[in-house]
Amino acid sequence: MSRDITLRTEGLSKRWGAFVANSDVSLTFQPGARHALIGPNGAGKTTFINLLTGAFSPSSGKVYLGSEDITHLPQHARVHCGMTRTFQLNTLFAGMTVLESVVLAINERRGLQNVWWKTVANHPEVISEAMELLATLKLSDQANSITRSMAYGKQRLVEIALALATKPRILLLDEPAAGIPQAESKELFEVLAQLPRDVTVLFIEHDMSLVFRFADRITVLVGGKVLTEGTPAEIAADPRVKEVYLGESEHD
Ligand SMILES: Nc1ncnc2c1ncn2[C@@H]1O[C@H](COP(=O)(O)OP(=O)(O)OP(=O)(O)O)[C@@H](O)[C@H]1O
Repeated sequence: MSRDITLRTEGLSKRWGAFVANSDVSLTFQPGARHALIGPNGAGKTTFINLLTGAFSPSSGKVYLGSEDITHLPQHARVHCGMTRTFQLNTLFAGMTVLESVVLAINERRGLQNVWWKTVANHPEVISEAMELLATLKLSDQANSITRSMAYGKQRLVEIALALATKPRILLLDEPAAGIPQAESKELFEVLAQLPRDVTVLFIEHDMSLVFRFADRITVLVGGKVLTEGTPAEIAADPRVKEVYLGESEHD
């Protein structure tokens, strides 16, 4: 099966009572894109990601993965279809080494959940896949580190490794650089920039310098609606976007 799959929404809306968090959002995410979702606080970005993953069900509208209508698929089924978001390292993973965590995630994907270290030696391909993934994320040197003891930026990379272990075609990142020092967030995005192009990346990010360095497509959400979408150059030149960001961290 081709890994090139287009994620698309059609008239997606989410209301809580009279409050409209997403209103008629129709977007297409092209295969291989590095697509940023930006907008002021409360614009509805996280709500949109939650509608994509199935954490929220829409009040109206559709979500398509390729030609398949996935609007009502549960979250785990969307992961099987190739759409994954990152989750914070939970207490289980936090006490494990990086390699153990990634092996566990790969085993989960392969339906080998009950295989653990005593028998994992019988599946050397799992270890080599894990080591390959760690190399992609520049984590090879940390393979035997306990995730909890690592710098926050590195922990974020482990979370991304766990998401990649599901072999997604679309990776959703909600503010991957939030809460980590600036030097580490730059490094994190440098690693993300080197991910294989067969993975589409949709990400929310407030730091405009990271957005403009990394994204090849940008959508601006304001008040739950799409204000505009375009290339970084188009967005940077759009006076409506400048107006929205006036008083916020402006990209110049
Ligand atoms: N479960 C919910 N019930 C009611 N209102 C909600 C719920 N989740 C989010 N909202 C509201 O929807 C609006 C959009 O929130 P959302 O988190 O999607 O915005 P955002 O663009 O991601 O903001 P930020 O950049 O600050 O993270 C906010 O006003 C928020 O309070």
